Amino acid sequence: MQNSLRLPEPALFADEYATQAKMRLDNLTKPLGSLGDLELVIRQLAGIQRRIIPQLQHPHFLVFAADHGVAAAHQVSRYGQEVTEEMAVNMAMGSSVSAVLARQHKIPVRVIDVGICRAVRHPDVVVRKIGHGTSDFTQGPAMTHTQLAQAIQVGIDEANRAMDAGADLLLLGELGIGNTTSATALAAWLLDKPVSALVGRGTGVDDEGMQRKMKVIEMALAACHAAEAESDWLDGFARLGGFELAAIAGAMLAGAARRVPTLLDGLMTGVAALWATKMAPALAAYLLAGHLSPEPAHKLILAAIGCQPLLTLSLRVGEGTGALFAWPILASGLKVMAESATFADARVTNPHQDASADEHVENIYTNQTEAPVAADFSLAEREAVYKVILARRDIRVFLPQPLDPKIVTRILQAGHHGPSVGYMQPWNFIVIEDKDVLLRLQHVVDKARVEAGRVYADAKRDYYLRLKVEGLVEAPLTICVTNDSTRGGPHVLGRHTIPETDLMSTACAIENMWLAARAEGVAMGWVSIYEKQDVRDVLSIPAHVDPCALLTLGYTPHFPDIPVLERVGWGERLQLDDLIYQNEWGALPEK
Ligand SMILES: Cc1cc2ncn([C@H]3O[C@H](COP(=O)(O)O)[C@@H](O)[C@H]3O)c2cc1C
Ligand SMILES: O=C(O)c1cccnc1
Repeated sequence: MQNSLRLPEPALFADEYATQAKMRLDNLTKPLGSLGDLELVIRQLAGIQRRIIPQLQHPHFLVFAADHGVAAAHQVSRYGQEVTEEMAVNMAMGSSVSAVLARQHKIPVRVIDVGICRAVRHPDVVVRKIGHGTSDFTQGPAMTHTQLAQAIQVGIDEANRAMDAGADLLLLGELGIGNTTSATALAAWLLDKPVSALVGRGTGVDDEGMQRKMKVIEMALAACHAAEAESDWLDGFARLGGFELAAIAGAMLAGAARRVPTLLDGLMTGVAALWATKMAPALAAYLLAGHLSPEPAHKLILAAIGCQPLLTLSLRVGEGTGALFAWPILASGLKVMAESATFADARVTNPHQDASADEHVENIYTNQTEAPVAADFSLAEREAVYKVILARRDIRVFLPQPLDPKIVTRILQAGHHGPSVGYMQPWNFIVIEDKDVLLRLQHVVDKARVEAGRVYADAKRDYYLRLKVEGLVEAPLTICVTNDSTRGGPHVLGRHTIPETDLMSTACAIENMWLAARAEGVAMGWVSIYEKQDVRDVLSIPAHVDPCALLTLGYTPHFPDIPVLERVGWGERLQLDDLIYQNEWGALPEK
């Protein structure tokens, strides 16, 4: 074995999370254990991901394709060897069974040529050929140890590439005319079972074909035996295996090293998994079985690696289709785990819960031993959130360039996704670009500004009047955000004692818009010096609707580091420490 190959080590499986996932499953509003095998899979994923409610959001589908010397030399398949290349092209064109399924579920597909005989005639197939098919394994080893290491490395590289792109589940598939012969030989060796108990029809060979398959497998196993390779996992695999099978094994090991599970397909992915668990027994915890193939060896393989198949549909396509058909079921199981109510949440009587404990339902999360991992946002993404919060400024100086309508739509979307009490969504957005309307709003603001100046003593008034508070005419766009307190009817959830929650909600929408604008490089100013009735008149807003903000938007020559009002000496940022009390009003924490 080439010493440059180092097999990835599966990460430690966290039993405590699997246990807590079971506690949650037992607390969901369903009969105990009634999600059947899905419960086992959910618990397994909890242990893999170290979270009580596991999530799989970015499955990636990797198909490894290669040819087999045995198929060229002995008719062990119903189809000719050229079909491997033709099917790789078909898959890359999105027309194979597997490609259709992947497209339906929006799963990215990557087809990798690890050793197809022919040159593949499609630019999207990734070419990482280890050879032009393996050698006929009845005549000697299918591949050299160097080739085995290279093929495994292709799988490792491709899995890492997928995970770098965010994959949280690997769906692995294969193409290779004759590969059920190689896979069955591997199964016979790894399971130490007679070939006759394992061999199947593959693509549909007739009885004579079955005899040929058995004969060539026996020949290969005999050669393996003669070389005393049985107990050497690497040598046995090099003698009996295939490039695509080795790559698949590498990919699942790489996944397990990064806590990413693999959803298996049929015979070929199964036998690759069985071999890989010989190399690294801890891998078994990262394997999920999509389906049970009618190939006789498959059932024994799944039993040996301890996987329950999700589907038993007698599928015998290969290509990864058994994993792809199983994916939506797996996704549904996780959805149920995440979103169905517990007995306590739904106030449904739980016969498994002590009635006296009713008032004080045990929090199943309390015995969690470590802080949950921040799974949803990368460090860079988290930093970006704080960056935009700190960089947001109220801007009053605008360039005349118009805003791209797509950006405006995104800013409005951000506003509309603001939190609102009782989900009342009391806001409307009046988007104003008409210069005449803007001019009239400018007059309204100007009038109020001079009016407001009167409350200040002489010196401060002068100061105040020199502050630029509006950019209505300069900015290419102004949005009047309104608040309708009647939205949601008279009984809004959570609003009984605090009637102004409508306005609070609208304010949250405005802040969302402000942050979105800043991230887009768009300046925003919140103008609030006006008589509301004047704005209602200009914009024909009904009396019960509150025009609570005028937002001017556009590009600016400069976003200042500190707020303008701080820079000009109008005010300064208070010390956060002075504002945080502990347990009661006025109590500062001890320094
Ligand atoms: C058109 C076609 C599409 C396929 N997709 C998967 N396989 C499956 O059948 C082959 C293995 O069966 P055997 O050992 O009998 O050759 C592999 O390519 C496997 O992926 C296909 C086979 C064919 C013919
Ligand atoms: O079990 C499988 O995955 C399988 C069986 C026959 C042909 N291709 C794949």
